[in-house]
Amino acid sequence: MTGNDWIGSALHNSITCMGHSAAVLAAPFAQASRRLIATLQAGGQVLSCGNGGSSGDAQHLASELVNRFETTRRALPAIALSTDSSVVTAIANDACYEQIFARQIEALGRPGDCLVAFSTSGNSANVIAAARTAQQRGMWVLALTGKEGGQLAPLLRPVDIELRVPEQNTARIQEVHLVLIHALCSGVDASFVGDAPASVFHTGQVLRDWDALGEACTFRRPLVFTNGVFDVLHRGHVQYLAEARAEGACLVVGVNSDASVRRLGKGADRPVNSEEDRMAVLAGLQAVDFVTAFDDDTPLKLIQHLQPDVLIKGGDWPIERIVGADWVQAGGGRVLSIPFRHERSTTALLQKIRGSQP
Ligand SMILES: O=C(CO)[C@@H](O)[C@H](O)[C@H](O)[C@H](O)COP(=O)(O)O
Ligand SMILES: [Zn+2]
Repeated sequence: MTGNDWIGSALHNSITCMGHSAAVLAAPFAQASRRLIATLQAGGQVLSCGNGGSSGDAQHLASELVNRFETTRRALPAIALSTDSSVVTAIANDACYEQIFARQIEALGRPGDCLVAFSTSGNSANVIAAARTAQQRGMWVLALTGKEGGQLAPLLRPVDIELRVPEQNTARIQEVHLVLIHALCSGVDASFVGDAPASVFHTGQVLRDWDALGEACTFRRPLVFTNGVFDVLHRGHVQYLAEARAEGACLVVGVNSDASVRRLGKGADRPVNSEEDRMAVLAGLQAVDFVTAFDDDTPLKLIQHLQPDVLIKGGDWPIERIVGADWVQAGGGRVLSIPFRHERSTTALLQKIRGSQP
């Protein structure tokens, strides 16, 4: 073959592979793009890894997230785990090569983050170890693979996503991976253009629409749920919510609507603060990811809708009295009653305020 034949055949094969991939990957790609954007919007970071050419792909993705792709927008947090030669050689030398990515994920990965794992065969031991560690840390995995998906594919949970190029040749698979990287970055650019610079403070989001909330939480597992009135927020609440958040990757707080509070019979003047205000204050706490409202007497329907992995109430609630406890436990979830470290009561606080009035 001449030089012309080589390039002609490589381009022809690449184009054919791109065509097959377009058909197979359209749906999972759309899902991956949505979820990657949601991860970044929620303050999550992207860790990426791969070997050889795939290490280059991992770096390519990280560079375009940190810097930009085609549009000017704020910097986004991404780290390619093959780039720090001191860290990589130390782990490979002192532990083993298989751990070079996993160890860094232990150090850097946070619940809700995304690991983008590149392996054309799906069989690189260090990429597989990375995916396992990411899963243990409450991250979700976006696997870019090829061939039959190797040993990586069966490890993926429903919350993870695989973009498997329907091709056997490593180089062709990598060529499609590069197109996927660029397409993912286009979506990210479009979603963040005009966005305010990253705030150093994390704040939660008020989401009244339970379907939108469910969608936003799908990949943020383990999902922690708690509920209450939270009328006049005090130190006990803040500490309790921080401890609840530490039990998983995402904390949703369900707030009794004003009508629901009135039915609780806490007093004619309760709630003191409207549900809008109560939700806004909770969303301002670092521990809280999402706040929503429920109108029933109990949050059972909301719990059934969100299917949390961890259901939590304050220590004044014994587990057997926690609404939805049976339901969460039956689905394999945990139910916790967190003792208040700072005993404060909104009712007592209000009495004190009233008593001190001139
Ligand atoms: O770039 C290429 C081939 O095009 C090579 O460097 C290739 O990435 C290496 O052989 C990798 O070790 C292959 O790993 P994987 O894709 O099977 O996980
Ligand atoms: Zn290559």
